[in-house]
Amino acid sequence: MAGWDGWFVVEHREAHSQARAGRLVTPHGVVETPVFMPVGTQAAVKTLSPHELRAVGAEIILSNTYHLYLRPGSDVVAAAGGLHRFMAWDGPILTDSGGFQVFSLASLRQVTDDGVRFRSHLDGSEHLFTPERSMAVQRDLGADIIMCFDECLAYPARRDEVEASVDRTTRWAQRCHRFWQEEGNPERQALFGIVQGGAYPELRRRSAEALQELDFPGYAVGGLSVGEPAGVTVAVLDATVPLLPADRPRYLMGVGTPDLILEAVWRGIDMMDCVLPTRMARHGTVYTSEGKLTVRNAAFARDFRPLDPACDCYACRHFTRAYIRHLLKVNETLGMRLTTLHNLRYLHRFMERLRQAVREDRLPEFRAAFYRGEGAVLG
Ligand SMILES: CNc1nc2cc3nc(NC)[nH]c3cc2c(=O)[nH]1
Ligand SMILES: [Zn+2]
Repeated sequence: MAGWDGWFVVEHREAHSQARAGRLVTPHGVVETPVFMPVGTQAAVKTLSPHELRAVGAEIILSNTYHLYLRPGSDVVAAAGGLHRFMAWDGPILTDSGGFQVFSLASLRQVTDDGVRFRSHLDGSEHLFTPERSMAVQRDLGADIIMCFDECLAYPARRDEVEASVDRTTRWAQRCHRFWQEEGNPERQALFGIVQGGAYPELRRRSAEALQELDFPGYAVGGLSVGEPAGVTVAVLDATVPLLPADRPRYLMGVGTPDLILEAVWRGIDMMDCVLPTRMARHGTVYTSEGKLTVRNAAFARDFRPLDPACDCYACRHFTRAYIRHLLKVNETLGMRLTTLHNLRYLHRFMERLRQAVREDRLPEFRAAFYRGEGAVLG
């Protein structure tokens, strides 16, 4: 609809690829794309404050509808004035619709065309998530970008299962769109359709064409990063991204290793999210310009260098591998905080270099240097 024309501005198309550099203009600020979005599952990016998130350069973060619906409840978040006020993050927020978490976390699920009946993974209480309920919860949470309630199948899935799932996801998207228009906040919250279709190009086309009928402010590629080989992920992107409107943002859900980020941006993806960089940080694995290293390992017990000598983050400016290893070994929270700060800073700087390469039509050289491991992170 006319209202969302122009909210996403493509500023440059890279000369040798489908990559583009642009800006998303949201009520809580502008986001440079391509962008990697840190995940704040339960209204916090684990171990970090909003102030620290700003310090590492984070611009937009994710939160999960399923978790916040169960705890503390979207009514509590709404009473606080919405998620931005509740968590004191004044930048853009994207909430997913709960679809993926219900399928990956809840138990005793029953999927019908009406929605998904499930038991909470917390206390076994029974709930029914419908497209309308997901839209109402996301409206109450107040994120700038909200996602359709969809069905994400595991990989691999039979073609007939995927076809039925695509058609259900389309019907659910129509219901989400109607609720958003009639009972949501269609001027302030951008609703994204989510393309499904498994590893079947013609089902991806079927899904993308059906969603475009509704003219969403943005489109996500769903159903990936669910255990398929990286080659399948990339092949599905090759088949799907060209089907999406060039003037709308394209969001690849659940992808965040640097190599896949690079391949996705090459193919025209503008937004990505992943829990990996923060989750692996808490387990002591960090990205560095010489490759990944697991600082918990004994090899670093007397290594008094920073995590990455080439990094400008707070952890690398003040602390050593030996000290951070010690903190992790004795389970001092500061250890996880420092590795998390570092990994998010590293990914943010990786995205800055990637955006610059796109703007300067240098993506082939950037990609070649990345795979040679020169000054880039080994994903
Ligand atoms: C909210 N809907 C929705 N979320 C997702 C989150 C994902 N996260 C991953 N890997 C970590 N794959 C995903 C796919 C979907 C998907 O197909 N749909
Ligand atoms: Zn660092």
